[in-house]
Amino acid sequence: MTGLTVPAYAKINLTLDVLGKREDNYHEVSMILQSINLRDLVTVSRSGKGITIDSNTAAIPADYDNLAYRAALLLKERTGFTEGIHIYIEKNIPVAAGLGGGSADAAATLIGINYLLGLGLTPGELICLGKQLGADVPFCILGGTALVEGIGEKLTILPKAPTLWLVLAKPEFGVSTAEVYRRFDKNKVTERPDNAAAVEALAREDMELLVANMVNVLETVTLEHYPEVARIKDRMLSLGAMRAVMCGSGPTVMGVFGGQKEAEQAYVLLKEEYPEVFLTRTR
Ligand SMILES: C[C@](O)(CO)[C@H](O)COP(=O)(O)OP(=O)(O)OC[C@H]1O[C@@H](n2ccc(N)nc2=O)[C@H](O)[C@@H]1O
Ligand SMILES: Nc1ncnc2c1ncn2[C@@H]1O[C@H](COP(=O)(O)OP(=O)(O)OP(=O)(O)O)[C@@H](O)[C@H]1O
Repeated sequence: MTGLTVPAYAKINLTLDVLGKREDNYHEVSMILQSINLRDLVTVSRSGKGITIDSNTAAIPADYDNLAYRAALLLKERTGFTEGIHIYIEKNIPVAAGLGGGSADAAATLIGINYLLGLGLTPGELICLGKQLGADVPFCILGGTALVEGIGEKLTILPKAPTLWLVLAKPEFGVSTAEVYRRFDKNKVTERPDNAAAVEALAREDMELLVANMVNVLETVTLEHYPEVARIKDRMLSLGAMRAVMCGSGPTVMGVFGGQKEAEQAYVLLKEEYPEVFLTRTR
């Protein structure tokens, strides 16, 4: 069995702004996405007939409902490959956390099978397929630092962000992205990110300006319905974070720390307080 293992990196939102709602109920966004070192490992191998999938956890589906399975099926439909494929996911990214775990697995599956079977799709063609699977999948194929617009399909590669030491803390519950967008009310937004300033900060490698512009407007929804998320933000700041911002639609909060040592100290304390806590950095 020939196998290929592809890292599937989680993403954070350095910024997230919602510009409006479309006819199909999707929202136009403008956000800066960033890959971080926290990752799943997706192994694709030639095996048996058709497509099969499993993982090291019962927390994600082992059938068509898994976004990685759907990615493989879409690629099969697009290219007509006939080989049997098995997908194995080593899950490390928390589920329904706002970190794009399912999207990262789907992206890694597209990249892995394309390479394993020599299908010859270009990165641009993979991004087009990714778009059909979910709004965060195109970025997960690209990785790095990018301005993401439209509903998630318009990508602009940005200068690599400076290394940011992060502590991520997720409460026990998960959050539905669809529900957060459904409840979003632009009239409740009091602070919006200045994406132009954040892009400028990246170009100038100005960490302070970048950190000052980290804002996520979806906090207006999630913090109202889950006060625990606001408490985690406060706790991060009390532990010395320069900034504490919710990831995607939540409920994970990231604390941005001045350096590795400061982040490690906060991580040790938060580990005692929340079920899922990670020390990581931008990549
Ligand atoms: C919150 C973010 O993670 C920020 O990066 C993304 O905007 C969401 O990306 P995602 O989870 O990959 O989104 P999808 O799986 O495509 O969509 C889940 C649901 O979120 C809502 N949705 C998603 C993206 C978007 N731009 N507008 C939306 O309104 C839709 O109701 C959709 O049914
Ligand atoms: N490979 C996968 N990994 C994680 N969740 C998956 C996967 N496939 C399907 N799912 C389902 O998708 C839902 C959302 O999971 P995911 O971890 O991707 O959320 P998320 O990080 O909040 O996503 P996003 O940040 O893109 O909105 C879960 O309820 C889960 O059952």
